[in-house]
Amino acid sequence: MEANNRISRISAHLHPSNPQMAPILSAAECRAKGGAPGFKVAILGAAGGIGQPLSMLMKMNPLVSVLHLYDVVNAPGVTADISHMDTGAVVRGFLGQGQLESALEGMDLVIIPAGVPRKPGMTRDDLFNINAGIVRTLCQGIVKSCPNAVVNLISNPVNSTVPIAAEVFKNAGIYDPKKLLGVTMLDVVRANTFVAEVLGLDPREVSVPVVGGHAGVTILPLLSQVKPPCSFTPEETEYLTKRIQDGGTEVVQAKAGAGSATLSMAYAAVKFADACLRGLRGDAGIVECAFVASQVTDLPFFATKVRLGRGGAEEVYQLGPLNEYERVGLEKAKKELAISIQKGVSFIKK
Ligand SMILES: NC(=O)C1=CN([C@@H]2O[C@H](COP(=O)(O)OP(=O)(O)OC[C@H]3O[C@@H](n4cnc5c(N)ncnc54)[C@H](O)[C@@H]3O)[C@@H](O)[C@H]2O)C=CC1
Ligand SMILES: O=C([O-])CC(=O)C(=O)O
Repeated sequence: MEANNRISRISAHLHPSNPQMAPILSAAECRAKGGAPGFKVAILGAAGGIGQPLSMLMKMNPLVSVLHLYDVVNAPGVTADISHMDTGAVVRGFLGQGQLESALEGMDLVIIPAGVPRKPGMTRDDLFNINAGIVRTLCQGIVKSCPNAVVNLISNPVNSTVPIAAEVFKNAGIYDPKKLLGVTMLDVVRANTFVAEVLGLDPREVSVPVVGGHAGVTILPLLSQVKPPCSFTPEETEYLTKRIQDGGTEVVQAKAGAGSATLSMAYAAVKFADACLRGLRGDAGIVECAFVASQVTDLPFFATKVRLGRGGAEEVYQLGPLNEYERVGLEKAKKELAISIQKGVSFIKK
């Protein structure tokens, strides 16, 4: 009888910040002690093609104690679904802009896969007009609710959305360049896979630095720095460089209008977010590639290896020795990157 009463009390309870959401226990009625150690993570765009598998994988991450899922559509369904997984993180859903600030309150890490994806024939830059405004709005929410959070920005065009986020944070006086990271991990994941295929190795044994940015020729794999050390013929170098640069387009074309990479991106995003969380925890020697504020070239943002720590990207590594093929690629990458970065900055400054 008492158990039945408890169940009906629980069922009558809706999420405090969203009466449409699935019922949850209020703190008073819940027997759990709460406050489990771990990090608070928000995913903005959680109901999307990337957002859903990303939310599922983050729910499986033992470093996460609280997982906030925010979207402008379908957040209640995704939240109800994922909240039934018997892993540690407490999941809460937030629907629509009115709940953005609650979704972000007190977060340690914010992952942003919100925005429209490409269709065949489009470049990532063709997404700018829609996604620039979305990223600006979401970053304004971060300013209000979690100005110290580490931000993992996935929304394309990353080469412009990261500068947009930086300008929003600068205008609000909260910009910490170490805490804003454009996610280029999928380029590294693809590079590891394609290089392993050519070499006949297990991709888990291969590590390829990919620098520059996240679009076409701005994606510059450094095949001369592959680990384990190896060499490539000019034909292999040409094939691998192009395949890595066009990896996103390969998926867009194969999906034939149904979007771009979502599953491999969710995998890459979780790999990167996990590295950020281990850095925040104080683990030593966490190094990944990301698109960050940088003095490695004459551009204000550039993707290179960074060391992740308690403060975010605590150290930005130099490019290391490049061969002639890579030096030519670097010049091409910088030319295009400069335009994309400026476009992002101007969007906020205009
Ligand atoms: N950095 C990278 O390596 C990659 C980036 N991307 C980019 O990620 C973005 C998302 O891709 P998909 O998940 O496939 O797209 P999708 O369309 O499946 O999902 C996007 C989600 O964002 C939500 N959304 C739209 N406006 C929003 C707002 N104002 N606030 C919160 N959520 C909002 C939508 O409701 C939707 O659920 C695209 O811009 C895509 O180009 C995709 C793959 C790789
Ligand atoms: O190609 C796209 O539009 C999505 C993306 O960034 C990728 O898959 O690398």
